[in-house]
Amino acid sequence: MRTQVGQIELRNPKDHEDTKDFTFDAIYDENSTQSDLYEETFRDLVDSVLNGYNATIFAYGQTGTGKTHTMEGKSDDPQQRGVIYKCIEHIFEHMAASHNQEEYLVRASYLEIYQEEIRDLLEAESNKKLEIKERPDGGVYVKDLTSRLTRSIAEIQDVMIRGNAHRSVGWVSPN
Ligand SMILES: Nc1ncnc2c1ncn2[C@@H]1O[C@H](COP(=O)(O)OP(=O)(O)OP(=O)(O)O)[C@@H](O)[C@H]1O
Repeated sequence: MRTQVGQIELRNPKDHEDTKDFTFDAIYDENSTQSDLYEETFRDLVDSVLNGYNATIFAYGQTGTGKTHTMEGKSDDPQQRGVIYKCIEHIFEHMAASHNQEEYLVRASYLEIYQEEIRDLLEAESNKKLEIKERPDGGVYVKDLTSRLTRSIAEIQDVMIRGNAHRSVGWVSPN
C-alpha cells in the first residue's frame, strides 16, 4: 500500500513481476487511526452539511472487513470512536459555537436493509417492511420512516442503542 499517493499494488503470488495498481482518492492502512480518517476524509463533508448541503457516508464491504469498526468503533474509548460519534460531536460542537446566530434542527432515523427488506429500527413494531419511493422534486426517500428530534449527543446515543437492539444482524454493545 502506498498511502501517500492512494495506491494499492496487487501482486500475483505465482509471478511477482505481474502486478496491478489501483488508485483511490485516499487509502488507510493498519497504522491509520479513527482520527486520521475523520480529519482527512469526513470532516469537510460534515462541514458541507452544516452549510446546507446533503452528504452520505457509506460503508460497504465483505463481512469482517471493518465497517462497524469504522462507523461505530468503541464509544467509551476516545481513540476508538468511529465516524458516527465523531460526526455527532462535530455537529453539536458547531451548533454550540454558533451562539444562536443560526437555528438548527437535528433529526435522527435508523433503518436496516437486510435481505432486500427495509425496516425502521426505531419503531417498536419494526417488522413492517418499508418501501423506497422517489419524489420528482425531493429525490429518493423511505416511505413512513420515523425520525426523532435529538437535542444532544446523549439523545442521539439513545437512538443508536434503541436501533441497535432491533437489528437483525448480531450487534454487541461497544460498552
Ligand atoms: N482498522 C481496524 N483496526 C483494528 N481492528 C479492526 C479494524 N477494522 C476491523 N477491526 C476488527 O475486526 C473485526 C471485524 O470488524 P467489523 O466488525 O467492524 O467488521 P464488519 O465489516 O462490520 O463485519 P460484518 O459485516 O460481519 O458486520 C472486529 O473485531 C474489529 O474490531
